[in-house]
Amino acid sequence: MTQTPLIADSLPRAVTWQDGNLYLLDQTRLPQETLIEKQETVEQVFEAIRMLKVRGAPAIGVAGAYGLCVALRDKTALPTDAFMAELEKHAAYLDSARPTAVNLSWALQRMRQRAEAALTSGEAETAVRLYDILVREAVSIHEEDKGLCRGMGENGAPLITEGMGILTHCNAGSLATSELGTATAPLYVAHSRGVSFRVYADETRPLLQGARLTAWELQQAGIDVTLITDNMAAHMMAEGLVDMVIVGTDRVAANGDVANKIGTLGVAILARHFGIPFYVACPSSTIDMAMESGKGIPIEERDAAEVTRFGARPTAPDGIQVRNPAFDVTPHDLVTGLITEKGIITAPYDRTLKTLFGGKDD
Ligand SMILES: CSC[C@H]1O[C@H](OP(=O)(O)O)[C@H](O)[C@@H]1O
Repeated sequence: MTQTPLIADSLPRAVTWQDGNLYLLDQTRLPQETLIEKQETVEQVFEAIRMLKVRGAPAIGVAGAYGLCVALRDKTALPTDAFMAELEKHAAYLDSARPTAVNLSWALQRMRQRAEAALTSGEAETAVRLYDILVREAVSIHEEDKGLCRGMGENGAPLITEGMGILTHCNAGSLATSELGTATAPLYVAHSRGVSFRVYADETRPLLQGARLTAWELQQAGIDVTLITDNMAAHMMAEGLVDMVIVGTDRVAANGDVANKIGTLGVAILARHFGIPFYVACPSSTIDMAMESGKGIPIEERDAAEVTRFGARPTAPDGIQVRNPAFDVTPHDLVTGLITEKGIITAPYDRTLKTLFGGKDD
């Protein structure tokens, strides 16, 4: 049953598959410019993921799945074993674009497994048939994400009561997913039900996903959003303006530790200090039961220029040493609850996650 999207149709979607072609919204140009680029090659898709033209764990998983289709669409004349070798090569290539969000690896592994199952079962005996099956699988991953987002929205919306102040960090919105977002899904659902609340959006240095994307998305939706710099979060909490924090995540470990945009750990510590609930919205596609704890989650280190420049303008001395980890890990004991499509999960996370999402050997 198709449901009316709860976000403005005017809000462009991050990823579109149309008539056998992949189109990606270039999020590096937002909010000033809405540029949608047709992806002609798998290298173009790789670069789009690497440069955060498409970003956000679910969105890069969906883009990776379609990117594999872009890579294979002119390989359908090959024998199936050669086609599968091409699939493996390009899946490994796309998977190397960014390491932290598990969704990219998850989506590519799902595509591999679907092709292997089709070959083993005799469902596909040619590369042409394999390609058609892969496109259908990528479309399924995309469409399923819409349902996951809506599920998080329905489960998270009751947490949002009249007059609340909610802090967000980075962008875990429509632009990071297929439609409603993860952390923004409860916001959109509560707003559609007439609940009035305030959002404080952390700008989120160095790439300003909060300022450029979350503030823009929520403003377009008519939600009361106020932009703050990252170093204002503590003051807003001290002033009693923040009643809840909702963030997204790029990978949840089996014990409930969460990797998310750099700065999230600081927000979680502040929330604990001020006695403010700290929720993480995460779809099942972001839960990595093979990852025992946050200690093993790979943290992407990005280019120094993202820190030493503001656009084209240098903002630091030439040659200065820089660190630029794009994510950090918040320990599960700082997490009030995980908002999933299956419900809100609270501690002890390890047992509940295993019950709901299976163990690493399942
Ligand atoms: C719904 S996943 C959103 C998640 O991804 C963002 O990272 P990036 O912008 O680098 O892709 C950020 O960690 C968000 O919480």
